[in-house]
Amino acid sequence: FISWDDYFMAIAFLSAERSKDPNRQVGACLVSQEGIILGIGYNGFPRGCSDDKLPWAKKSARGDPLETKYPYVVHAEVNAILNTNHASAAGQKLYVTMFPCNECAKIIIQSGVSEVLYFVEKRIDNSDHVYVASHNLLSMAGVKVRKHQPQMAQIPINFQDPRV
Ligand SMILES: O=c1[nH]c(=O)n([C@H]2C[C@H](O)[C@@H](COP(=O)(O)O)O2)cc1CO
Ligand SMILES: [Zn+2]
Repeated sequence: FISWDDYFMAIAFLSAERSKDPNRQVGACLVSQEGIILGIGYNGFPRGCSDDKLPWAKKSARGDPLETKYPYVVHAEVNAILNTNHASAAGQKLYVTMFPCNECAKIIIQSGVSEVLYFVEKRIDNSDHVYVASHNLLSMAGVKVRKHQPQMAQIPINFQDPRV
């Protein structure tokens, strides 16, 4: 059977697959102290803001930031947190496929999340300060940060041959 940590991280992974970002799919799963899933999210444009009208590009040939995804996309962590009613903030854990950025760290802290479990850390040259700031904030606020150590290398889901 699947461990709780692998289970919630797998849900974050599955959720990431819903993202339409061609370059990076991020998923998050918010879990209560009691182990109840409170919210799931992935990176995408805000509700009602169509993928047909907004760009998924990382860069604009004309150097126009409005032709890139960055000013428009909602991060997976924020979607997972906003999907809950914040009923019992104490002891919440956030499972994320990628270490959260500084903007997400602020929201994670302010919403009362106690622990962040991440799968990979993205540290790319010029965005380094974003993740250093994020580590600083989470550490100052006393939010536990843990790199997920999977117990299973893969969790296949096979619709063809369900073991029921
Ligand atoms: O914390 C995060 N959470 C999150 O959902 N994202 C999303 C936003 C973008 O769609 C994508 C980042 O794209 P890229 O790696 O191409 O710059 O990941 C990005 C971060 C930044 O680390
Ligand atoms: Zn973020």
